[in-house]
Amino acid sequence: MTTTRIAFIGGGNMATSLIAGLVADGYAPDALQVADPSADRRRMLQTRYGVRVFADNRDALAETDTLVLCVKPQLAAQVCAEIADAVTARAPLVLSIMAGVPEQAIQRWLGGTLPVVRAMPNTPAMVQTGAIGLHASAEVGEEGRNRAETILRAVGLTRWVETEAQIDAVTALSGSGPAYFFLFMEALEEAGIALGLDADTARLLTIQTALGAAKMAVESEDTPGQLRERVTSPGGTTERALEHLLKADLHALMKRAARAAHDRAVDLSRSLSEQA
Ligand SMILES: NC(=O)C1=CN([C@@H]2O[C@H](COP(=O)(O)OP(=O)(O)OC[C@H]3O[C@@H](n4cnc5c(N)ncnc54)[C@H](O)[C@@H]3O)[C@@H](O)[C@H]2O)C=CC1
Ligand SMILES: O=C(O)[C@@H]1CCC=N1
Repeated sequence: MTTTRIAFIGGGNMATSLIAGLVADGYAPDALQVADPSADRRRMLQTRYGVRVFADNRDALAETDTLVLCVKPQLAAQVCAEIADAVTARAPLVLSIMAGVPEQAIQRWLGGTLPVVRAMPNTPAMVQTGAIGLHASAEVGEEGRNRAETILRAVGLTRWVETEAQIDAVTALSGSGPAYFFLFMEALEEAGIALGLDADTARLLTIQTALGAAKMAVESEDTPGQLRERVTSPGGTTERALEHLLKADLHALMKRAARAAHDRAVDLSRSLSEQA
């Protein structure tokens, strides 16, 4: 792997996942420069991964050609304005993982039409099993796309989308998606307890079932629908359970839920882009 210097602005959970993935993939730790105001965070990052750490965001930009924005969206305008001069001088590739912050707003705050890649990861990135949607602004060339993809691939599966608006759909699907599956697990676990299993057994069997189903879906050539049909013996137990879920119109419910997440992502993008 090439080792161009990468600057992370914000060294929280998501940045730490990326750093852990890159280091595990063989990226040289001293080519990773991380800025975070928290001394505890800096100490942890330096001790655990051997990366260079900085209290001042501008210092982390020294000699980098890739900038990864990993602060909370509400801080985006302030942080971009703070580093704008240093960024303009270096003209790096800007990779933003901030939810709901539009590419144009980032360019405006940084003071130039820099190449910006927007990524929407999800929390399984913390266990290197993320699902990550990517979109590149018009200024990003082939090399920039490859560089962004290499960084994100360290924490999961990457997929480019055609339009920036589709990032809102990715947010609703895979960005928020882990929560949908966790909720389903909570519900199944409770159902097991209601049927007389102890809490530990219900949780363990639920989680392993989710893992097994996901593994089958990943490894099989069949669609999830075909895999479901295979579990469902005619006249058997699964059929009885699925009748209830289908009668409650799970598909329509999921569409409404994802639409609500999507619309919220659009609203958040609008209000964030009006900042500063
Ligand atoms: N958690 C999730 O499911 C997803 C999160 N994201 C995005 O990832 C980004 C980071 O999220 P997390 O890592 O979960 O948050 P986090 O709260 O763990 O990390 C944010 C870090 O920024 C640091 N920070 C605060 N002020 C700063 C400043 N002025 N300059 C530099 N660093 C500063 C904090 O000390 C903290 O370590 C957010 O923009 C979020 O929208 C994107 C997709 C999914
Ligand atoms: O709930 C949220 O707003 C963020 C974006 C995707 C996952 N978490």
